[in-house]
Amino acid sequence: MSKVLVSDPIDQIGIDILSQVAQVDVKTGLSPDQLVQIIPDYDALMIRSGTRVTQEIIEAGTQLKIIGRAGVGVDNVDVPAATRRGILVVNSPEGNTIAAAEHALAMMLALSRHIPAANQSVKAGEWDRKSFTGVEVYKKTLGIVGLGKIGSHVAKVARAMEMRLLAYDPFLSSERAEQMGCHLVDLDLLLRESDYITLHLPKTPETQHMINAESLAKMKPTARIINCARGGIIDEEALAIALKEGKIAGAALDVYESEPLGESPLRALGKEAILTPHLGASTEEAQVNVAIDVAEQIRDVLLGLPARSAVNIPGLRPDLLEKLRPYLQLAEILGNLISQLTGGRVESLNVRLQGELASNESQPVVVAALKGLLSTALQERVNYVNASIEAKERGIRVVETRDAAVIDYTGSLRLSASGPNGEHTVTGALLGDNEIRITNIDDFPINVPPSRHMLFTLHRDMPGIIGKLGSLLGSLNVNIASMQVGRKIVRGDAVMVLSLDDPLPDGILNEITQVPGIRDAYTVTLPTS
Ligand SMILES: NC(=O)c1ccc[n+]([C@@H]2O[C@H](COP(=O)([O-])OP(=O)(O)OC[C@H]3O[C@@H](n4cnc5c(N)ncnc54)[C@H](O)[C@@H]3O)[C@@H](O)[C@H]2O)c1
Ligand SMILES: O=C(O)CC[C@@H](O)C(=O)O
Repeated sequence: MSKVLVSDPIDQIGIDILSQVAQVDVKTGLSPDQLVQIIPDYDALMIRSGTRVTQEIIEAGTQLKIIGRAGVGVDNVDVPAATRRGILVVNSPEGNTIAAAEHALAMMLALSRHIPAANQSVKAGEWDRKSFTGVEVYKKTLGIVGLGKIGSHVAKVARAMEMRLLAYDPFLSSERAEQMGCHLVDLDLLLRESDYITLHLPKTPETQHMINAESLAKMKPTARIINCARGGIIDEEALAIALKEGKIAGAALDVYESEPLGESPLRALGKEAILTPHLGASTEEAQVNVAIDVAEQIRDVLLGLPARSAVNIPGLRPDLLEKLRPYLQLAEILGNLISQLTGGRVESLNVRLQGELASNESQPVVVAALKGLLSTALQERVNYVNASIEAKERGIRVVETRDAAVIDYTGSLRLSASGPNGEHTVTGALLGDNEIRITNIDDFPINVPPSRHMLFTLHRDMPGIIGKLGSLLGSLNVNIASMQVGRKIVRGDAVMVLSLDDPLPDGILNEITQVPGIRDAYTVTLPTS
C-alpha cells in the first residue's frame, strides 16, 4: 500500500480521501532534518505553507511521486528540483479565492472603523467613543493591484458597496478590467488617487518592494493599504515609517517579508495598523476546498490517473509525455519569451505547429505555450489544466494552425502574439539531441539557445553598433556570454540576441536605445535551469 505523509495541519476530509488508497501519517511540526530522515518511506507528501520542501528533502524522497500543496502558492516547494526528479507538484489554485478576498474586504472595513482597537478598549473596561470615529468606504476610490481571481472578487463586492474602482494589472486588457467595473490605470495614478489600495498580485523579483518609500510618498495622507497577497511586496520598514509619520492613514497586513513575523517596527504601531497571522485562507470552507482538491489529486496520481492541477508536469499518457516533454519545454519557453517581448498584454496568440508537431497528439504543446505566456502574470497559478481557461477568461484569442510541410527542423513551433504594445513572432525547434533553439525572432533567422538573462535589440545593420553595445554593457559590469545577429539583407534591419551572465540594471534599456542605429531593445528572463 502507498504511504502519504501529511506534514502540515489539513482538514480531516483530506485525510479521509487519502486513506481510501494509502496509509496516511500525519506528522506536523517536523524539523527539516527529521523530514529528510523519514521522507524516503513515502510515496506522497501533502503540505500547506508551513513545510519548506527543499532540494535536500526532494532528493531524500527516493519513493516520492507527488507533492500536494493544499493552497495556491508553491513558493515553499523547490519545483525545479521536483521536476528534475520527475515528481509531480499539484496545488489548489481556486480553493481559497473567496476566503482571501473576504479577508481583504474585512481588513478594509476593520481599518475604516478601528474595530480591533475599539474591541480591545471595551474589553479593557473603557467606553471611549471619541477615539474611534471612522470613515465610510461608500463612494471612496479602491485601487486594486492585481485583478486576477481574488482581485476580481474584491472588485465585485466593492462595486456593491458603491466604491469607485481603479485597477493596475499590466497583464490584463482594459476591456476585461471594464467588464469587472474597474478602470485600468498605471500604478502611479492608482497610488495617487486611491483612498484604499489592496494588493492581489504574486510576489516575483519584479514585485518585491513594489510598495516602498517612494510609492508610499505618492499616496494620499488619508489612504489605507491592505496586503493579503504575499509578504515582501511591501517594504515593511518604509511602511512603518510612513504610518508613524502620518504619511498614510492606515495599513492592514496578513502576510510578511518573513513569517512568522519576528521583531518588527510594525508591532509597535497603534490603531493605524492591523496585523493578522496569514489568515487569508483560514476559513472552514477554504480548508475543506483545498484539502479535497489536493487529496483527490494525490489519490488519483497514486492510482495511476492524471492530476487536474499539475504545477510542473501535465497528466499525459507516459509514452506521449516522454515524446512531447522537450516540445512542452520549448513551448513554455517560447510562450514566456513572447509574453515578455509584447510587454505581457497579449490580445491574440497564433500557435503554429510545424513538421512532426503538426500531428493531433501535439495539443498539449499549445497548452504549454499558453502556460508559458501566462506564467509571467500568474506564476505557479497557471498550469496545464487551467491555462486554456485562464487565457479565455483574460480575453486572449488563441488561433491554432498546423503545417506538416515545414521541414526545416523535425518539428518546430511558431508563436505570433499581438496586443496594445505591438506584434511579435518567435519560432523555436529542437536539435537532434533535444536541445532547444530559438530559430527566428520577428522573421529574422537566428539560432540561439534560450538562457536566463537575454537582451534582444532591433537595429540597423551597420559598422560599430555591436562594439558600442558591448562597451556599454561592459561599463555596467554585465558579462556577455554569447551574441548573435540575425538579418535578412546586408545593412538592412537586423536583430541582435545576447545571452548575459548577469541581469541588466534597471532603466538601462533607455540608454541602449540611445545608441545610434538601435531602434528597440527588450530584456527577457527565461526559466531555464
Ligand atoms: N493571504 C492568503 O492566505 C492568501 C490566500 C490565497 C492567495 N494569496 C495570494 O494572493 C495573491 C493573488 O492570488 P490570485 O489567486 O488572485 O492570483 P491570480 O493569479 O488569479 O491573480 C494575480 C493577478 O496579478 C496580476 N499581476 C501579476 N504581476 C503583476 C504586477 N507586477 N502588477 C500588477 N498585477 C500583476 C496578474 O496579471 C493576475 O491578474 C497571490 O499572491 C496569492 O499567493 C494569499
Ligand atoms: O494557509 C495557507 O496554507 C496559505 C494560504 C495561501 O497563502 C496560499 O498560497 O494558498
